[in-house]
Amino acid sequence: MAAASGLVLSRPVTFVTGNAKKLEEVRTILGQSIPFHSLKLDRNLSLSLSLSLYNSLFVTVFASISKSFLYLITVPELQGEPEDISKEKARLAANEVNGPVLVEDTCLCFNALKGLPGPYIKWFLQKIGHEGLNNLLMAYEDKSAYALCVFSLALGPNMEPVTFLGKTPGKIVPPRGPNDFGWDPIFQPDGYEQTYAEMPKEEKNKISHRSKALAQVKSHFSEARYTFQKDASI
Ligand SMILES: O=P(O)(O)OP(=O)(O)OP(=O)(O)OC[C@H]1O[C@@H](n2cnc3c(O)ncnc32)[C@H](O)[C@@H]1O
Ligand SMILES: [Mg+2]
Repeated sequence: MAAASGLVLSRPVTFVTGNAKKLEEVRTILGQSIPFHSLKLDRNLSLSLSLSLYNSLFVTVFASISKSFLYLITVPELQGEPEDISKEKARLAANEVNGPVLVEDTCLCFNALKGLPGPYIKWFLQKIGHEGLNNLLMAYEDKSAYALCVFSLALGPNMEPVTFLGKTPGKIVPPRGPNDFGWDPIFQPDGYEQTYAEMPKEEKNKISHRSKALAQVKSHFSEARYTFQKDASI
């Protein structure tokens, strides 16, 4: 459905993630540029339960504003190339939500290992931690790596997702700084003496893989000028 002001979407865009830290950064980086709301849910809840919960909670907490929305819910961990994983995540999420969705998948890629762990960083981090990740590179002189963020926007079920990539080069170092977000303590971006974890959040958000990808998401939204029908259930 095209309109003078841009494509009309049947309901607000939902950002689907189970990661509270990601959500926090996305909210900070987007600011008011893409109006959204967020809701934290226990990631162990099933998706359908989460969705029904958010509908009722949403009415209480966020009833006054309507446009795009960010929710904290989960989709399965997929395997493959980063862009394909992100797209498939968007397809699954769009089917579940039955409306427009934005998802994001983050990779940490070691050049000496030809891009691995890449999209599997979550499992590597859980199983072997920061020390184990450093040890993976012990046999190599090349400690360079890059953080990669792939957002995918699907405008609805059965719609081909569009992707937006952001990449920040750096190197893998022994952990330094607060341990409150993933592999931040072991990633030192090029041109900085601090790891992501040691940097003030505003500094990380200026140069991060996530902010670079979101800059593209923002320009896509401003070029496309989507408008959203008000969701009658909200
Ligand atoms: O529900 P989703 O959005 O998939 O959230 P997730 O936590 O499963 O996230 P990913 O599948 O993208 O896995 C990426 C892993 O990298 C971590 N991570 C993501 N962004 C990061 C960042 O900016 N700094 C440090 N660690 C990050 C994250 O905690 C995961 O362990
Ligand atoms: Mg995930």
